[in-house]
Amino acid sequence: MSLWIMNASVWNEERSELERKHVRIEEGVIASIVNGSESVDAGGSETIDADGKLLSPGFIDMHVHLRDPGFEYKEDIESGSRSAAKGGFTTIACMPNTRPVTDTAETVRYIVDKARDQAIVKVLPYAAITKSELGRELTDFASLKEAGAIGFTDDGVGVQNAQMMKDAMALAQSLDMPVIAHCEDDSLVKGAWATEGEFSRKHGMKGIPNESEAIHVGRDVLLAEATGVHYHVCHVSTEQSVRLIRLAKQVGIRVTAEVCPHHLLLSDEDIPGLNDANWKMNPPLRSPRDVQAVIEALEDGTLDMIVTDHAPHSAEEKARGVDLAPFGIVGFETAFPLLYTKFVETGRWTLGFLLQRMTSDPARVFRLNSGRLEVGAPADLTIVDLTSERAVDPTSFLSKGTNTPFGGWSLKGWPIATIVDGKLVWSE
Ligand SMILES: NC(=O)N[C@@H](CC(=O)O)C(=O)O
Ligand SMILES: [Zn+2]
Ligand SMILES: [Zn+2]
Repeated sequence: MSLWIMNASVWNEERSELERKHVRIEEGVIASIVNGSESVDAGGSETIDADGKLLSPGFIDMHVHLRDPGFEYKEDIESGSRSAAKGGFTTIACMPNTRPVTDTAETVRYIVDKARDQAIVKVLPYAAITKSELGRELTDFASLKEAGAIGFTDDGVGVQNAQMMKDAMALAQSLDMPVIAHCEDDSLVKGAWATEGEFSRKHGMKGIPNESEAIHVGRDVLLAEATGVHYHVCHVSTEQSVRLIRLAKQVGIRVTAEVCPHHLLLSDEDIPGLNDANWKMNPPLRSPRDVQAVIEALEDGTLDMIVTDHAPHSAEEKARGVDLAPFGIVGFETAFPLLYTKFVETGRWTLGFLLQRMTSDPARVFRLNSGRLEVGAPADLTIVDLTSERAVDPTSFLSKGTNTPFGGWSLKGWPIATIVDGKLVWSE
């Protein structure tokens, strides 16, 4: 059975403009793309009229927390996948800071199996670098890979011991697998939740210094050089990290990196006060100068991709107050509208640039077969309404988490339909 998506606006990178196309899908694969001026005979096949809306490769998010197993009250594989689909994502890679930590083949298989049965988007699991993410003993990389893990990371915490990280990289390299790092030196972060800067000074609080992130980036690019591994830096937030990644890339070290919407859009000076833990995330919101640095780094390719770091927590946990609440904000259902409205509508980026950083760039870095709208590619697609303006309403999220600092923001660029392997999995 074939499916036609008629009257879609598809981005043409060479001409830097949208073009009207009809797209035919057969057996979950893009079978043909014809000019919108041509009449097609869709007789007998299913059709979706995109009515001039944007048709993009489905978004790819290589850093998300689905909380399953163990923290299903925050999110689970099913709810997280529905939230992702509503945000236009068709492939998501989930972090191993679950309970138990995803540090055995059995837990990787649990995620793979549950995702196959219950997720409406593609779910790729990461496995932990160290057992229980405690930094003491490496996990069994070969069996985790065999079970379906796509990379190794202790996201949530930094690997504190350099020798442990070097051993992890050498082992990952021998298996042709990437190491993905949450960069944070615990000896420089003690009892703080906001960045060391304007906000922390104003409130007489201890802050998290920029070096706590960059010191791991610096250490790890040297270890990546020594081991030859593909090393990927999580949620880059500081000017210093950017500088080190840029330098490492210049000398040919195999390093890639990601940045989150909130670090591109918000600084510590935007935090409204001490009453709302939805402004608490790790890394923290940094200075306006850091925000400019990560934007420029994304633009020049020092940072390769945008990820959400979707990190749902319960309302009760976030209500414990800024000191006690857990770090993290949800991301799926606001990412594209935020970036489209604040960077594309304003004329700073082309639509093509934003789409690349959310589709083909993550696909290239992690060697995925998706992320392109081409004949022969998997029909993982997103239809987006670029014109209707709507306010962010956390109560309407499909995620179990409503922890976002973006509630009430008026945005354009809302996904309206999501297609995975040629199947309509979500629509408004
Ligand atoms: N980003 C966050 O603030 N929190 C993440 C952990 C992480 O990504 O480091 C979480 O698991 O809640
Ligand atoms: Zn992290
Ligand atoms: Zn994370």
